[in-house]
Parts: sequence; structure tokens; C-alpha cells
Amino acid sequence: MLDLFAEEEPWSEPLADGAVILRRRALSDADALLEQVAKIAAQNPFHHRITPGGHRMSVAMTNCGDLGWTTDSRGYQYSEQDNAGGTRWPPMPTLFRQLAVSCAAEAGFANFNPDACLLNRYEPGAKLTLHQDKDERDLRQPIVSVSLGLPAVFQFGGFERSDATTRVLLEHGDVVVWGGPSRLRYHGILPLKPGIHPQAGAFRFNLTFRRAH
Ligand SMILES: O=C(O)CCC(=O)C(=O)O
Ligand SMILES: [Fe+2]
Repeated sequence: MLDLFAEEEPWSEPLADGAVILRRRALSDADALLEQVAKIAAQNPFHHRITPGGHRMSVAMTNCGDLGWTTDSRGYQYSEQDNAGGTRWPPMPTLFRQLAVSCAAEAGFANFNPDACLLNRYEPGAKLTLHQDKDERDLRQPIVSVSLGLPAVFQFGGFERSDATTRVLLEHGDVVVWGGPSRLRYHGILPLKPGIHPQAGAFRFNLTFRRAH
């Protein structure tokens, strides 16, 4: 019998050479992932960081894993400590690691070994302007990015900030992997529209896995 409430099977949509969206790939793990996000945030709360240029970021961030991405007046860096609290980051949950490694493999990147997971929390109006992820030492390792909660428009561009961008809606459970020839493409998130998500409330969460060192 047709079950109208069955979870959709994941499917994949190529974005560019070395970049793919694994649609709904994290959906079956979503509740467990959000539970871990809450635990991590209870230890190292989400913060609106200040960029080296003195701007307060609209996206609130925390991290888990050996290294965390932070920013302050000195610049952007990966560090073993939360510069807000001075404590180590919580360990990367096994579920996070397994999901990231298997998504990377499905996208053609065997041997992904993330040591950092940046957790981004978007509230309505929050955005991430076009940027490259280039603070990592080994650019042969991809970026794996998991979307949870409210939908958002992801921009995926070229190798110059001014290059044309593709816009795609990322929804609860979608995973984007980019690496290889696409590793340094500019990307960003347009301002989040208000809404309420049944599992994540008024937020969008994004987990971004990287090999930093
Ligand atoms: O929120 C997203 O989907 C993208 C996050 C991102 O690009 C980053 O954290 O560097
Ligand atoms: Fe990024």
C-alpha cells in the first residue's frame, strides 16, 4: 500500500564538478543530530562572533571536535579552545562523524577524516555572505555541510566573489558536499525567512565538517 507518510528516499543533485547535494540524506538521523546539537550548546553556547573587521555575525556559532573555527580581532583561526569560554570543544559525536564520513564517500571523497565541526545557528534575517572555506590546511579534503530546521537559500558560486552563483533551497536533512575542483568555490546563505520548524523551532542549524589541521 502507498504510505503517504513514509520518509522520502534520499536522492542526489550534482551542483558542479566535485560538488553534490545529497537530498534528505540526514533526515533519518535528524532528531538524534538535533539532540546532540542541544547537548553541545549546553556545554559551549552559541555565540555571535565578532569578525576581524569588527562586525557582529548574524549567525551564532559553536563547535565540536578537536578543533573549532573561531574569529576575533586577530583574525580567523582553528583553535583547540573556545575563546569565549576558554574550554575545550566537546568531542565530535560518533553519529556526526559517521554521517560526515559516509556522505563524503558517497560524493566521491574516500578517507575524509574531519577534526572540526562548526555548528551554525541561523535566526530569521541571519545570513552568511559569500566566502571561501580556506582556513583548512589540507584542501584535498572536502567540506560536508548538513542542514537542519528551517529552509534556507544556499548560493554556490565560482572562484571569484563576483562570479555568478547558483541558488538552491536547502531543507531539513539535506547534505552538501564540495571538494576537489570545487573546494574553493564561493558560497553563502541568503537571509533566513521566519518560520517554525516542527523539530528545530524558529532556527536553521548547519553542521559543517572540515579537516582543519
Ligand atoms: O550554513 C550553511 O549552509 C553554510 C555554512 C558555511 O558556509 C560555513 O560555515 O562556512
Ligand atoms: Fe563556508
